[in-house]
Amino acid sequence: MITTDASLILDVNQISVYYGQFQAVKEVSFNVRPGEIFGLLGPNGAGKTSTLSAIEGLLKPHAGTITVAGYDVVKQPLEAKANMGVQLQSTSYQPELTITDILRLFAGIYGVKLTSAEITKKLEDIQLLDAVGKKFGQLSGGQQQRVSLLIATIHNPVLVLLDEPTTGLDPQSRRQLWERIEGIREQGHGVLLTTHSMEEAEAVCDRIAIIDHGRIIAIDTPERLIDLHREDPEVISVSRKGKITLEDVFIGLTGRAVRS
Ligand SMILES: Nc1ncnc2c1ncn2[C@@H]1O[C@H](COP(=O)(O)OP(=O)(O)OP(=O)(O)O)[C@@H](O)[C@H]1O
Repeated sequence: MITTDASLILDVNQISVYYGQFQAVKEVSFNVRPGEIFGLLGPNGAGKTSTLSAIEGLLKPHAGTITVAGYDVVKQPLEAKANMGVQLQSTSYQPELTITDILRLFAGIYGVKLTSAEITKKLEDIQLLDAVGKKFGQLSGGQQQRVSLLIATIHNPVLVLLDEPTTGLDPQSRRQLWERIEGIREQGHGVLLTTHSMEEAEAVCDRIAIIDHGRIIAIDTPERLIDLHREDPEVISVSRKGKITLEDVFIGLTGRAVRS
């Protein structure tokens, strides 16, 4: 049965995605509530990017519905898109543009008016005031990720989609980005992120879904998932140093085989 709860920030209901005859996403359902960071976890090829693409409106699911802030992403794409911000895995802007140029450009695209003082404040918030005149290509990986998260949220969207936001960052930059993501939650907005880091999922996600071969095989808080599966023989067999972690549960549920 398909139902939509308008109080949800994101409601993914029974979606299926095909590429030709191949079904990459199989009747996937989950939701993101206000003030929640939700993690979509899965091995390579599990269907995470396909699910995110359907939410972003980049591909149309063959079945099911998706609403963002109550707007159907297929029937009301403009309203749905106005309520979401997207930070892609390999976001890169014109390396020759300065951060200020990029901020002004994207503010214009989103119809947001920013004064010079507001730009300064935003850069100060992400500790990038020193780099104000720098070109995007001159920034470190962590600085680039902070700029792209700032741009993804410049129109203050209620839903923020982050595809592997901290891949390749050093521990300091990763912590800093986690704090920014938690700041979005504190505003009562919702975050959907994908990650291959179980440490990240445990540290920042309120709830997670594990997707494998296109199907969701578990949804819960990281703590409850660990508790539910700590006695599973498959989980115990992959645990290290006698402590059951989310990674043990993940590998126990999805198997040890390396995916291509
Ligand atoms: N355009 C496409 N045409 C055909 N098959 C595709 C296409 N895009 C993805 N697939 C297949 O769909 C399945 C799901 O891919 P998807 O990229 O959604 O997985 P993922 O969980 O994001 O993987 P990763 O962690 O490697 O990014 C995979 O088997 C992939 O090979």
